[in-house]
Amino acid sequence: MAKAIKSIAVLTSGGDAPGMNAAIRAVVRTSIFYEKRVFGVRRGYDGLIEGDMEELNTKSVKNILNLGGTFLKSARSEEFRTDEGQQKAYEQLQKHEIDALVVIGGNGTFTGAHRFYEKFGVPVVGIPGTIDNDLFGTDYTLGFDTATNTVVDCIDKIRDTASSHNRLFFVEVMGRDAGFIAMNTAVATGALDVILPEENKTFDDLFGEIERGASRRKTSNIVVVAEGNKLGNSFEIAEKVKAHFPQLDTKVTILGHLQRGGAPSCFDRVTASKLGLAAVEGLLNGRADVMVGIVDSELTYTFLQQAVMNKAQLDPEMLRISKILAI
Ligand SMILES: Nc1ncnc2c1ncn2[C@@H]1O[C@H](COP(=O)(O)OP(=O)(O)OP(=O)(O)O)[C@@H](O)[C@H]1O
Ligand SMILES: O=P(O)(O)OC[C@H]1O[C@](O)(CO)[C@@H](O)[C@@H]1O
Ligand SMILES: [Mg+2]
Repeated sequence: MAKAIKSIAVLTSGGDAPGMNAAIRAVVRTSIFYEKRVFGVRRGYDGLIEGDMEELNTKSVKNILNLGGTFLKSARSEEFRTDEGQQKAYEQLQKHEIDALVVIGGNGTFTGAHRFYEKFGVPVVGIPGTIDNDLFGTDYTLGFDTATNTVVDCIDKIRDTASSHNRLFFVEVMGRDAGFIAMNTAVATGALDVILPEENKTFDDLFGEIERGASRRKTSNIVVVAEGNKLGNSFEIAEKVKAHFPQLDTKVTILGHLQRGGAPSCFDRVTASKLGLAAVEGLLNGRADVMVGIVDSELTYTFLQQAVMNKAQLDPEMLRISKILAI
């Protein structure tokens, strides 16, 4: 029989995402509700390796539900990728008498957590927290809703200038090698076109879309460019378009890290609260090596390895919608 869990540690890792604080709060308060001790680890896996952690109580997480970023801070830890780093992290858990771990992060965080579980058998549950939405086993990752709302707000503003000056804007959005942010925001802003990592779009395809827009006398045009696409970055793409259509007034905006900041949306706060609670209840019910997620409104547990290895798929219907509605 698995060892009874008396003490749980929680950390945030990888890029910060709005909703991480709400998830930490839920983990802390649920742990305390079930009379468990709960520790907050600062700076992700780096903090775990160094033992940079402290016990939290219900008051430690007051007034953070509404805040962006992560009050535990985050890190991209090179040391945790090594066997020595993982060994040190395990020793810190033993030293602090911690029986289980909740990690809030993305695919990299879960890859590391799965390796850690396989080596040391410490029960670990992952909460999907990344603006990229690139995890299999959940319809939404924490931060995606807020980030896409931020992008929509920015593109709406850019469109004012695009319309006033008859300009063609290339707006580059994040997502690493996944096109979820680009796809959703392209539909939500009525973009002329979207360039996704998941597609093999050619420059001829793009030129065709721009020509079609011109033939319909569109006065403002937005092309959403996902950072991981295969045609190049937004400056390279804009340069090729300008060479092909010298008469066009082209501009580039890279939205960058502003997409990761800001207060979490209501949706992200609610999802974080559900997932944080489910992560702790999952651990206490013997779940380990899994990510908690929501699929078709149902709470699910997916093995960490599956969440990472199986690629989250873009909905082809979204692409069809964006093409038809952009005419
Ligand atoms: N193969 C691995 N073995 C051990 N640890 C890993 C491995 N891959 C990633 N990690 C750990 O997980 C951390 C976070 O991963 P990464 O930087 O890819 O972010 P993420 O969790 O995918 O989140 P996001 O994509 O939103 O930034 C890494 O910095 C590293 O410490
Ligand atoms: O903040 P950093 O380390 O520059 O990382 C940027 C990357 O992190 C993310 O914001 C989240 O994974 C990606 O969309 C982006 O590619
Ligand atoms: Mg990632």
